[in-house]
Amino acid sequence: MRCLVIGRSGQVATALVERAAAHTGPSAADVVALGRPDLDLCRPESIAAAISRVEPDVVVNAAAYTAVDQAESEPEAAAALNAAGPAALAGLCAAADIPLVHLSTDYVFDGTLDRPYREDDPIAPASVYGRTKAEGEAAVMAAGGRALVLRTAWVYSPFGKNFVKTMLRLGAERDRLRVVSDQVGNPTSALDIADAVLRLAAMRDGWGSGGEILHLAGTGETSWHGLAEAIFAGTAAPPVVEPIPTSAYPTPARRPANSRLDTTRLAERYGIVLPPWRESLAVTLDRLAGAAPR
Ligand SMILES: NC(=O)C1=CN([C@@H]2O[C@H](COP(=O)(O)OP(=O)(O)OC[C@H]3O[C@@H](n4cnc5c(N)ncnc54)[C@H](OP(=O)(O)O)[C@@H]3O)[C@@H](O)[C@H]2O)C=CC1
Ligand SMILES: Cc1cn([C@H]2C[C@H](O)[C@@H](COP(=O)(O)OP(=O)(O)O[C@H]3O[C@@H](C)C(=O)[C@@H](O)[C@H]3O)O2)c(=O)[nH]c1=O
Ligand SMILES: [Mg+2]
Repeated sequence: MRCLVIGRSGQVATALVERAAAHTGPSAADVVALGRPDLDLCRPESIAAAISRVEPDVVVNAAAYTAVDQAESEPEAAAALNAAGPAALAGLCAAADIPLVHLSTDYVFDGTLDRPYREDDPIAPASVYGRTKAEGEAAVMAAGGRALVLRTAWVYSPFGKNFVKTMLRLGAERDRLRVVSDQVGNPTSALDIADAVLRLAAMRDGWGSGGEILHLAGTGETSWHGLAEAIFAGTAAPPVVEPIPTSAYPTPARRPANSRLDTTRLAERYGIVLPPWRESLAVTLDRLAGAAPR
């Protein structure tokens, strides 16, 4: 299959390019990943031109405004990329009957529920990022074409910017880190997301006729503090990682206390379950350390 990925240098886009090379059989894919200046999600004519040129069997939108705190002071830029861009893209895909995979986030929820969130739980974003992503989801669902909206969470990888790389950098600079322990979620490797997206794309004839929301996240849960401890476990001279409450780490954007996603629907409908988060974390840590896989 030919797969057009919107976004080029981001974590999921980079992982899709890399993982496609390893797939054989139905999920084997020629991936064309396009970003600015060739394809700008905020310029619908550049999307239309790319679709005509690539003639994809499936489109994956891996571009987004992901700077959660910065979005609070740049709501228009966040909305253009997370809501208006996906709306235009979904409209073009629906008109051409091209199946679309769109990525969304746990931050569409406010985190007050006492169990993992299911796909049909009410959304209530607490941040500009979450609100604009929620608008993007709604636009994709409303466009009427075949689409999967994949809500994922806490994405890290060897690529781009993410919490794992931030911790490794800070841990090398300081002997003590303070990390919130009262926000829990499911750390998810972009490499695992890429594998799942390719398998789902291969199953596109079995999607419903309209849009479908699915939760896609690593198996098992932890807090940001738990994730930080796992990052430094087994390293030489690890920093002290002090657990702190959210109130001791003020940020412009509010983040959900409970970010956990229930991934039962993805398992039942498509047979996809991501690895335990510690296993996938080890893969990325090994790569970042330049070490052989353990
Ligand atoms: N990161 C996370 O923790 C999570 C991410 N998600 C979602 O997963 C998806 C992928 O996230 P991730 O890979 O981490 O994101 P990144 O921030 O790593 O990458 C975002 C990509 O969007 C591109 N981009 C920005 N503006 C435009 C534009 N106008 N036109 C085209 N491309 C543009 C960026 O390009 P450039 O490099 O040129 O700026 C970059 O390649 C997003 O939908 C995100 O909301 C969901 C949950 C968690
Ligand atoms: C760097 C740092 C962060 N923190 C806290 C802040 C925050 O509550 C939490 C995570 O910080 P980050 O800024 O990396 O995380 P954040 O940017 O909020 O990550 C989110 O990104 C978007 C795109 C998503 O869609 C979400 O699923 C989620 O992955 O850790 C500490 O407690 N100590 C620290 O030293
Ligand atoms: Mg961030």
